[in-house]
Amino acid sequence: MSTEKQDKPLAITISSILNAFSEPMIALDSSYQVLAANRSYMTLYPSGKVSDIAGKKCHELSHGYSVPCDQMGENCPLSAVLADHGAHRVTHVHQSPTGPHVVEVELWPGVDPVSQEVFYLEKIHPSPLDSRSASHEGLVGHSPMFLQMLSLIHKVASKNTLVFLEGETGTGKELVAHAIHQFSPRREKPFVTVDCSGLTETLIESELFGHEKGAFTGAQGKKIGLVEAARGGTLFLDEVGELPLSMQVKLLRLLETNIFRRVGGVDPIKADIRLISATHRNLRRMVEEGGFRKDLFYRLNIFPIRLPALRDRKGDIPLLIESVMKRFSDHPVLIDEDARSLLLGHSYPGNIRELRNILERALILSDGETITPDHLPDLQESLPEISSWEESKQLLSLREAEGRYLDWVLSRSEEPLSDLALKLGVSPRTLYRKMDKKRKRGSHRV
Ligand SMILES: Nc1ncnc2c1ncn2[C@@H]1O[C@H](COP(=O)(O)OP(=O)(O)OP(=O)(O)O)[C@@H](O)[C@H]1O
Repeated sequence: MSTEKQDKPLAITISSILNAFSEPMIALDSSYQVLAANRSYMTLYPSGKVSDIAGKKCHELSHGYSVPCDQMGENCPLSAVLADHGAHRVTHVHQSPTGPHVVEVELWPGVDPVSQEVFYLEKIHPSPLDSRSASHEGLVGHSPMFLQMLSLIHKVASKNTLVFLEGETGTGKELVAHAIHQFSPRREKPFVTVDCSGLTETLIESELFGHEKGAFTGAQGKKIGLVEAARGGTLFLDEVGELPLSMQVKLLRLLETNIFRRVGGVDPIKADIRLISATHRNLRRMVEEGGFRKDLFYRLNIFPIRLPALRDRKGDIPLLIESVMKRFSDHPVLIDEDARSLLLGHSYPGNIRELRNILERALILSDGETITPDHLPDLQESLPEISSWEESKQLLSLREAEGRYLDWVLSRSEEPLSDLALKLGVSPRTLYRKMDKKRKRGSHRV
């Protein structure tokens, strides 16, 4: 099946190549135009008609964008391939007729052996991180920052590498740790969480490593620790920054030797775990101040993933609202305009957990009817951020103020960016550039 005109033998060759693959595939030229699509790709379109995609650009089809994805702050695999002629793979959210889907897009160049014309092949892989996939609890989001995080999760999940999650409270660290486990070869084995905060030194050692009978007063029998309970699976150390220094040494020894002993025991036991650790604290600063061992920090910090705060991905709030409401209500509940703008304008210091709690409470207060500002008592007092700046005595740098204003505008507007740019008195190009700069300033490490 192809979109090409009869006078394009290249497209006929491409179509037969594409149909040899079972995954959805398209071929593109260097101006993003779709040259051909295979049968599997056409099944994504209910009509299955080539006329639905003929002559369209890939970004129009996959995102409804009128410009390439990198001008909208996302990764564009074609731009990357055009730059270095290599193969590239990125995580995208595609807008298909059945709704948004997280997918992995792989793109590489090809050459027609007869005409020597260059074309580009795009293969779409379903992502196990797609919140619609049956086995998945749902990491919801489609903002560029969130997608960057998903792509890191994707890259590391299948490896045995230690992962270090950093993010404010309520940003989803436990959910991410669970997703990494679920998409790892250890998925059939246990996922065990240890909350390191609030446990005394003795308690945490016996929690982790277990103890032998009589190891300490009250140890009436032998107890298996969580490292043993997680055998073959994943151990998630939440709030690792709270580990007492003496326990940090023992954890380091475990990671270096893969061996531990139960409290009061002499026999060495071999551990078989993948460790994911998380903290909301600044561990680098704790290392500088002597509260956390430097050697352990470097051992844990092999593959860091920073979870964005909700205020840095405000574009995801509508999607999160929709997902939380579905989780807590068995029927669709409306949110009136004023309530919606309160929800969109709040800065959520407690991140997604706070949003979830606010909505859960609102659903109860509204008796399952339309949610109005009366059902959002916590938000009524918080003025929209934009006006609070005027009253605040604190000075912001112009760059910071512009960045925040841009966030504020983008979180409130559903308009196409080209229209928005017009209202902001800049060209669409300038607006895309500013969004891109902002994204790069806030981008993740690794
Ligand atoms: N991307 C997401 N999509 C949907 N729900 C999410 C997402 N991230 C987090 N949540 C929800 O937000 C709540 C808090 O998530 P979680 O407990 O994983 O955060 P956390 O960062 O581990 O918090 P803490 O640091 O306080 O332990 C949970 O109810 C979780 O289901």
